[in-house]
Amino acid sequence: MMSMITNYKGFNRVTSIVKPEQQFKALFDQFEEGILIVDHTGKIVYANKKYADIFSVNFNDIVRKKFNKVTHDEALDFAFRNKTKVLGSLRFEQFCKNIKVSVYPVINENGFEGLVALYSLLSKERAQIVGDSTFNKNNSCDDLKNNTLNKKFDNIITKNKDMYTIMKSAKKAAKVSSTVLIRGESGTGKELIAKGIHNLSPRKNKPFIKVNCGAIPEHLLESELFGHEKGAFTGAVATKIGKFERAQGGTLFLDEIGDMPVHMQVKILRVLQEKEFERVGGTKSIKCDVRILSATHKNLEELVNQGQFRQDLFYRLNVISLTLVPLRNRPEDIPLLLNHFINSYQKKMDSQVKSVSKKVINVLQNYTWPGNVRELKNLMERLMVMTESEQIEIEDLPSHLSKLYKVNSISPICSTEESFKTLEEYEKEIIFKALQKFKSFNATGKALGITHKTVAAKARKYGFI
Ligand SMILES: Nc1ncnc2c1ncn2[C@@H]1O[C@H](COP(=O)(O)OP(=O)(O)OP(=O)(O)O)[C@@H](O)[C@H]1O
Repeated sequence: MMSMITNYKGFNRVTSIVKPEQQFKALFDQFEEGILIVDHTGKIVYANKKYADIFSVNFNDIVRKKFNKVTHDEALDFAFRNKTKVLGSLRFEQFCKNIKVSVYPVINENGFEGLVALYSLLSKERAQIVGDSTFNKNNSCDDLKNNTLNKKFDNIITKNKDMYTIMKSAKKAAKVSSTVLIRGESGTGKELIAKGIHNLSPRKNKPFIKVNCGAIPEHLLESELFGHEKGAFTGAVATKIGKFERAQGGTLFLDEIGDMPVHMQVKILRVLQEKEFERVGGTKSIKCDVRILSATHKNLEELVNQGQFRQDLFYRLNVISLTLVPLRNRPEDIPLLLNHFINSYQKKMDSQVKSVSKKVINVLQNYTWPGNVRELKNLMERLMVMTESEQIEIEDLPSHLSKLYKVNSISPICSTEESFKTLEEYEKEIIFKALQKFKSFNATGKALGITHKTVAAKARKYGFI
């Protein structure tokens, strides 16, 4: 079969993969194995019927897309990056599917032309490494689920069961116009979910407008949201269209809604109830058809109890509630995210880095990630620039992480003999050490990938100031 593929005229950079589907279909749909063919740029050229069955995907949803965008297939990824053969097995615990994987690079006189991957179901007992032991991964079944799920939430990389459930709910929420309150710590992907909901909704061709309620000075917020008429106040030299009007027919994403001043909460409530508003200084009511999504890392119930957030608005915004999982509670996502960030930064910058050592993965999987995925993303950007070798090692990590490894040389944060501390205790330790080293909230925030406000809040919480 390999020679048929190598000789196939589609594997030629000029005509590369021009409508080869029909020809491949005739050839490969009768095979017992799942077959996936990828070209030299990483785009999927063909997946046969069996592949679609095994991974519950639809051919049309993945064809001509980069394989690493629509699958989390680490064998394929390894083979593509190293242009090498990979023989191994993948185990998908929840579906109890054990899959034998064989990935072959197609190399001819033009050089690397792509990959052909074969997949066959193994019985449970046989789910051991097969072939040349280049690769063996125990993947969660969620990888499979995500093959179908992520086609709608393309940018959200996860194989965590709870995140998967959240994304399923988000998919349902997308079909209706109810308000959605997206909760979760800073950097967990609330905005990504909001955009995913919009992109899946019937409003997807209309605007998605974001307002960061915490970042706009209080005296400007009303005019930002509702616009103003010329001459409404000193400096209003022209009529201004606000965010509500700009989002007409689409979605308005109120980020950091917990920071919305109380007097503005009343106005938001009115738009939600009456579906109309006036520009500042205006008398004409403007009808508005806008779907409201909001997000917060704050505990709104607590703010309601303290009188800082209106209960009626809370109920209005919270018709559907989604709470994202902090990164520290989904360590299984770390290797996937590392892979994702290496791939995406490699496209943007000239970096040597191709992989991350197991020890580093171990450290990262045990770190508390106060800044969540944003912190990991920033760390990877820095490492991709600074690291001169192909693999990121412990020595390449910033000191607040490498120290964690040195303190416990077996396992980064606690050895198997030690009892575990609570996550809060680890967080306290890390914030304390970072503050000692970096002295200011700003520098500490930068090093940890969180805002100076978060550092200050945590420092206060743990009694450091
Ligand atoms: N699951 C994920 N897969 C890939 N990238 C992610 C994921 N989650 C978050 N990110 C990335 O991390 C960064 C932070 O995500 P996002 O802005 O959506 O978080 P957030 O919860 O809205 O943060 P904040 O509360 O600070 O506004 C973004 O660059 C986003 O692309």
